Amino acid sequence: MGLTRQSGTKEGMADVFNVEKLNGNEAVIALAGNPNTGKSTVFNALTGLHQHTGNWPGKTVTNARGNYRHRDCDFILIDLPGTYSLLASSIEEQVARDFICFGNPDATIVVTDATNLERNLNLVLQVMELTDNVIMCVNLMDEAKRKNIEVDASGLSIELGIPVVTAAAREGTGLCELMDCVYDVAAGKLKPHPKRMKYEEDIEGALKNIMPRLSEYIEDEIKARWIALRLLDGDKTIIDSIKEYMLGTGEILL
Ligand SMILES: Nc1nc2c(ncn2[C@@H]2O[C@H](COP(=O)(O)OP(=O)(O)OP(=O)(O)O)[C@@H](O)[C@H]2O)c(=O)[nH]1
Ligand SMILES: [Mg+2]
Repeated sequence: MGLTRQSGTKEGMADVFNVEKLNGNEAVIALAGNPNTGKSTVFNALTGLHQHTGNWPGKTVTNARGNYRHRDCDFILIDLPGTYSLLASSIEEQVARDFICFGNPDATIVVTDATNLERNLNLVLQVMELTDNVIMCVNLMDEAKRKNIEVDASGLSIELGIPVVTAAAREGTGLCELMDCVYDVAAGKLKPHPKRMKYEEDIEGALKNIMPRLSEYIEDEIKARWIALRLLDGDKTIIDSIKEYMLGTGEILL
């Protein structure tokens, strides 16, 4: 069942958190990434659904949800809108950010373009700042090969502290490895240890003041730190999201 809706309004987000589980045991996996990196192609290949794909950016305006089974486990896959960051300067960024932050997925795959890694890594680093369970999928490896671009996946994995899987989703390459990796992360058999930014002393000091005030609502220290950083940024949209998803004025169905 595709849940893509017309967006541009916040109502388009309603389905984002309606991830009703069929048997209660499914692992919820978010698919994030810059526009046009092949998220929907991965989504379609894994779920057998037909989320619209094409080669213009921004067409997955809200999200789509699908199911797949791998080994002995059921998964719910959420195809998030393409974004360059999680700083919520557009409704798409807010949808992606809110789902990763407040939707509590068991793992988040960041699909990246192997021919444009420098730009794509910006989002990877931001997702790594928000959650531990991140997997980087370096997609479009066929294009990279054509352009004589080599990707050192194990080097990247060591530098970032997260699993890195290479793929060419359109031709189906690397998807089994991706599903294996997602399985291992969701099952806790593979524990990513994302390397995180340490900020200047005054910012770290301010974070130490804000974080205890958030701990009443957020157990997860990583998320509390990330939300505190956004508050320091003066990001008003995070306050709306906190009200909506943490203080009971919104509902999260998981
Ligand atoms: N060559 C090549 N093309 C790919 C690959 N994966 C996806 N594509 C193509 O890239 C284009 C964009 O793919 P989508 O799956 O729509 O990308 P998306 O990330 O969902 O895009 P947005 O929803 O706009 O963010 C399509 O034309 C796909 O067929 C790949 O591994 N190799
Ligand atoms: Mg898409």
